[in-house]
Amino acid sequence: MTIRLGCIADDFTGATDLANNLVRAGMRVVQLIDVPAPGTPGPVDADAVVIALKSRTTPVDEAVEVSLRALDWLRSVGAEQIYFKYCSTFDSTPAGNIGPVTEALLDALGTDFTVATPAFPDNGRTIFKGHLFVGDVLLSESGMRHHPLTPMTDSDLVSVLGAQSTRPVGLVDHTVVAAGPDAIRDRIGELRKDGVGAAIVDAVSNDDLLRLGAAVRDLPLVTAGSGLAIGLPANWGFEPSASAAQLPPAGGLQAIVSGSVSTATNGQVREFLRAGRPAFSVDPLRIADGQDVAGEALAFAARHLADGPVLVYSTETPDAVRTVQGRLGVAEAGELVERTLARVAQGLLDLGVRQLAVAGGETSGAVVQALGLTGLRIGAQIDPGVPWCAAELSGGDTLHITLKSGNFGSPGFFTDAFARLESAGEPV
Ligand SMILES: Nc1ncnc2c1ncn2[C@@H]1O[C@H](COP(=O)(O)OP(=O)(O)O)[C@@H](O)[C@H]1O
Ligand SMILES: O=C(O)[C@@H](O)C(=O)COP(=O)(O)O
Repeated sequence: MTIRLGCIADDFTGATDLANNLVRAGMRVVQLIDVPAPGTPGPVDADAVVIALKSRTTPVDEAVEVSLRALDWLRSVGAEQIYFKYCSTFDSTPAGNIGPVTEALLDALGTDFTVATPAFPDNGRTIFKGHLFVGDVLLSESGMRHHPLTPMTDSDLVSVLGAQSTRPVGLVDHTVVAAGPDAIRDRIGELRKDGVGAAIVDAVSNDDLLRLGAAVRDLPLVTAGSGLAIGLPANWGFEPSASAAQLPPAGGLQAIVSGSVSTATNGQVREFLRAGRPAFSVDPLRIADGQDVAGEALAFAARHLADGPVLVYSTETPDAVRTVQGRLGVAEAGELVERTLARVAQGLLDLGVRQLAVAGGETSGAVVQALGLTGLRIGAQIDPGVPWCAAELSGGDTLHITLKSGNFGSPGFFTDAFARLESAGEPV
């Protein structure tokens, strides 16, 4: 089996987002949680492997170290091209981790240039003149300016990536992208001559990403959100496939764990509450006070699970999150909530939940690690960027799990997702 594309994703929701786009473009994809031990053979029956890391907000040296380990393993199983996946809203701080990880991967691959494009038009992320738009507004005017860990206040990606890089950062602008793969390759040649290490690439449509995909077929490394994934599989002759991978039939109880504080998730929680569905609110200040909030959440869930999906959430408005962070510290509040929600997820499985939706990238990382999941099969798409996945539990049961990126999904996601699974849950 030849692994064509080896992918390193900086968070867990991002990994399933990328895997989803690769599957839809015709590749067979295996998603691994964390880096396999050296010498572990690659999966059979896979054209691409996505390694899900939790490196988006860790200290730079840790993110670089784990990304290089992922690279080593992907090369050991023969990956022909490497894809570094980050957020479609370019979530990072002035220290990194996008720039330092990109440069470390370039050095390790012995190459001097790569592209950088978080564009994902299917989810409203477009780039023009190097500026990232989220829907109709600039990144710096979107909800991302309030993100608890990586507030994004500059929409000019050349400047954002430049501040995180030691090499000059350039731009492949839309007139070049619109002119097609040859023009893009020519521009890359010029930038390379000027010593540019990475270039932001404009893209406002899927056609732009398809053109870019063809242009970068010979680059050892590409870096992007999940959008570029629609343009790469064709380089090896894969064709888009409408039928996402089939998963085993779903069973068991249904629950949602949400630690995302993104705008879209806030809307989804409001919609769930508005529909009168059972929901338990996790208060970080009560956790910090030493109260057994996870135990209370599980007791609540036990009373309601038989009636349909139960939501356990710490999702709050930016103001409320800032208040908590002011009292506990940003990282401390994040870790406290992640630990609690991970414990809740473990308890939900003990209560018989076998269909679990998790909202938020950091939260998903904490939950998936606590559940000890090692790999995910990618199934049908629920909303752009969000597929159902299946994982085998240690007892042999199948867990259906979806990892929803904070800003993805329609307002009814927390109920629609389960309906979508029922219709996808045909025997393999
Ligand atoms: N009420 C809250 N107060 C403070 N921090 C919170 C609260 N709820 C969640 N968090 C933390 O905010 C972070 C949210 O990140 P993530 O899970 O990636 O979702 P998103 O990026 O969509 O907001 C996590 O570290 C989470 O633990
Ligand atoms: O590219 C994207 O937007 C997503 O795949 C993603 O990474 C989102 O992360 P969270 O908002 O932290 O879930």
